[in-house]
Amino acid sequence: MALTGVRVIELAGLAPAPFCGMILADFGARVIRVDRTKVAMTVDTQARGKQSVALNLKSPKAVAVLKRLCVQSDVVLEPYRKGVMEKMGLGPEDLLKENPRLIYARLTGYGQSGSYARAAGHDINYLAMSGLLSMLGRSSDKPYAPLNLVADFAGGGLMCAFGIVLALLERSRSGQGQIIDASMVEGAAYVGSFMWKSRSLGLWNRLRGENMLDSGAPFYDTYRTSDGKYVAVGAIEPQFYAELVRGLGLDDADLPSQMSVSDWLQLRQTFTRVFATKTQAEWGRIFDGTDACVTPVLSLDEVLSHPHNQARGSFFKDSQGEISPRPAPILSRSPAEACRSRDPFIGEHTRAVLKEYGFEQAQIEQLLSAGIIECNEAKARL
Ligand SMILES: C[C@H](CCC[C@@H](C)[C@H]1CC[C@H]2[C@@H]3[C@H](O)C[C@@H]4C[C@H](O)CC[C@]4(C)[C@H]3C[C@H](O)[C@]12C)C(=O)SCCNC(=O)CCNC(=O)[C@H](O)C(C)(C)COP(=O)(O)OP(=O)(O)OC[C@H]1O[C@@H](n2cnc3c(N)ncnc32)[C@H](O)[C@@H]1OP(=O)(O)O
Repeated sequence: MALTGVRVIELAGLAPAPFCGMILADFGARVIRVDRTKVAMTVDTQARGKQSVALNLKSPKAVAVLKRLCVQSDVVLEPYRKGVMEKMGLGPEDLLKENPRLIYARLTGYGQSGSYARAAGHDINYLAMSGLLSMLGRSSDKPYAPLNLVADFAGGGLMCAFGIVLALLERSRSGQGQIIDASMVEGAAYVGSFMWKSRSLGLWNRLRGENMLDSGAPFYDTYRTSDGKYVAVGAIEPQFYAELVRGLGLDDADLPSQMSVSDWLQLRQTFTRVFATKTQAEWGRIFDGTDACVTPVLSLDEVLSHPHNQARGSFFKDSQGEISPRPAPILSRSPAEACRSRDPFIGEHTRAVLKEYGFEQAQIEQLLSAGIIECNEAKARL
């Protein structure tokens, strides 16, 4: 796999850093997640393919253990508020001094500088600060965040993984590590570059929810079908729009022009009425194989059995029977291989990892009996 041989220490976080670590693991990196001790269960649902080491970082001895793990690794991924790592003596300057090849990725909401750098926040705050949230929502309604997809995952976890891969690539030439300051505000905004760059096209001139791509246009929206399901319509170009109208059994001559914004309300009413006359599957039989850009709105459970997804193996079931998306994109020679076994228990790999990183058996036992580390291999064997 593309990242085979890359060793990553991931400090346990909430959502974006775990996703970043999972991407790296899917593409072959060895990802060791550092968990707290004395926690009943992890909140990391993106732990696929990772190992878990449990350390009580309130103890200086545990900090020393973590330092040893970090300086012998390729990447450190930390999701804490600015200053937390420095307070432990594990800031980038300290670690890069000992391992100049280290890539030190800092994944935060607001970045490492600026007046918000130390403030708490979540996806919705970062999205708001990126400018994008102001554009998301229905006409005459308040802004709505599209789950926590944009800042946490696209602008945060994915963008940070991209930064790590870039830094690894650069290191292969320079031999030097570096620090990555991944701000979710900036990552989200960057993902949304199109919104700024396309303003000159007039795409966003109208109020929120009244533009072509934000649910303002009747040919770019979802419609309810007679069985209570939905279809998505994205028939923008005139030739595709013509296929939509044909599939709906309408006559173009009876309809207002596609791009007549003042008629969009009337056109939407017509589409709503017609889509409500057939089931989602019936519309599928009409539109599949055409260029009308009409697709079913599938639920998370339905994706697995859709013939297109099935043909490509886009989703899979792991050993616990959970459906997951296959890692993307597909590399022809060295594709990702998502681990299918269960997620690690907290501390399941503490002993094995410490041994591998050069700790003696006696040292490990001392740390264990002092409550500085936690080992849970036994739980894994139950
Ligand atoms: C919208 C999303 C978040 C969604 C996540 C939800 C899915 C989950 C959020 C809460 C979960 C529920 C909850 O935990 C209660 C239940 C628990 C149960 O086990 C399961 C069910 C629950 C209901 C559970 C269910 C779900 O999992 C949840 C609902 C996001 O937007 S995520 C993005 C958040 N933002 C960032 O990541 C940006 C960067 N980070 C930060 O700004 C801050 O970290 C943050 C997130 C604001 C948190 O601040 P906090 O003050 O808590 O921490 P920090 O200042 O960063 O400092 C970390 C301290 O922790 C110490 N520490 C770290 N590791 C260890 C260790 N191994 N041992 C000991 N101590 C450790 C570290 O030293 C710091 O200590 P100090 O404060 O003393 O310096």
